Amino acid sequence: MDAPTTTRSADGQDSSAGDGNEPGIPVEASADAVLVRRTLAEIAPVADRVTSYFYALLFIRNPELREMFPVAMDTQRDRLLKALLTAAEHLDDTPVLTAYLENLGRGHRKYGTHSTHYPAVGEALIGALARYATTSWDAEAEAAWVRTYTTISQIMIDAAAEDERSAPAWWQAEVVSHDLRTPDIAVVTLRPDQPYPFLAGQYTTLETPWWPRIWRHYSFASAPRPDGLLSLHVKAVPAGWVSNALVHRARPGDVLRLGPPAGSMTVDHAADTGLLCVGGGTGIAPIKALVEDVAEHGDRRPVDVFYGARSDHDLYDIDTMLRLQKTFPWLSVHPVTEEQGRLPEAVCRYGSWSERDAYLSGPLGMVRRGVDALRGAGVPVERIRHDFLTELAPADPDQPRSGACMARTPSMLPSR
Ligand SMILES: NC(=O)C1=CN([C@@H]2O[C@H](COP(=O)(O)OP(=O)(O)OC[C@H]3O[C@@H](n4cnc5c(N)ncnc54)[C@H](O)[C@@H]3O)[C@@H](O)[C@H]2O)C=CC1
Repeated sequence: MDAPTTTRSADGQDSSAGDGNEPGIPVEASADAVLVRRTLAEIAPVADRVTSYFYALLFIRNPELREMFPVAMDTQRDRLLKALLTAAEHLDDTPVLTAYLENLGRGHRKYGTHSTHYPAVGEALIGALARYATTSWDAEAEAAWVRTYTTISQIMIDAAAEDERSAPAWWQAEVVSHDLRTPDIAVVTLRPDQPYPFLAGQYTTLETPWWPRIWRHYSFASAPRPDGLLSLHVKAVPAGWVSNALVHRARPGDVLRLGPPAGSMTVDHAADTGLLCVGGGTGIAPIKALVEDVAEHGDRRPVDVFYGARSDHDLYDIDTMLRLQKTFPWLSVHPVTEEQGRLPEAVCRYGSWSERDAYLSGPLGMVRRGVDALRGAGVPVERIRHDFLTELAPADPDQPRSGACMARTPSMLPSR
């Protein structure tokens, strides 16, 4: 792969790529990036067919790989391919791409992925692209894709090998308590079988015994605790296999599997900037973890939490948040129901937040509108944190989209 030259990141912000380019100065895309994007543009309208063909090639040529994927491929069959295409698209964004791929490589250990599997995937990828990018595919395009895939896979393989030295591929975690807060929201507390190192604001991937090889993302609802327990807030959504199992079926004693922690929505304790935290629905979970984290560090930074829900009844964790407010004089909690308007607008109506670090967590539409509203209100983009929500994220029935819920890919490109 040619040395990347573009410094524009996924959210349109310029960032230093560490290659001597000054942030803010637009530079030309590398030759490989141009060829790769040309292919991507051509296959975009037939993405579904490319996906089916990719997996058909992969499994026909390598039947032994089939058992690493879920039995029903309908919901996440395109997860792997989409992750690869996302990476290829951000080819010129070196630091962002590297962080994304390292995370992806570490995260793939729990699937049993081995370095020897990568060439098979690469061949299926090239085969599918060649079949559907008929206009733009030629020897030059193929060479660009081979270089790109080689770079992508090498970063993933190296990160997995490095991770193997210090962390298990997955953790087993026993359900120790299950608290049904509303008919469809449960707070699930887990005891991992060995220490699980993570930071407040991060999330994990989780597999239940009822849906093998189907993994879903959930944020931790508490900062790391001395007893090592982890807690998650889960909302059962229509057709969400994993979320329904966790809310309606899981009981103390059940054992789940967890992947490694991921996510960049963490607090920089070297700074003393105040925090503005916006949590919509179960998006309050990592916000609560961040508040606990600030408290544990003994910081006296002002923290404002806006907790949004459709109605009073949906503010299922408001008692906890108000208890925290009572304990910590630097914390202000503002519940916002839809009667009072939508969360992003309510936050901006309240005051100017340009001096704060902002954290957003919740449904896709809320996070998007929240970022826009805060930027419009003068909060510098580098102070806004959330887990990147990608258009390329696969449809995930446990986290429906269409503005109601967010779909995330593991530790996608952060907003700073
Ligand atoms: N780290 C993260 O970003 C986390 C994200 N989540 C996601 O949060 C979602 C929570 O879903 P629910 O509890 O059903 O929330 P919900 O749909 O009940 O909405 C919660 C709040 O967000 C606002 N909202 C929803 N859509 C909006 C839009 N398009 N524009 C502006 N405001 C909007 C609502 O007005 C309400 O105040 C899930 O999809 C879950 O995956 C959950 C935990 C962590």
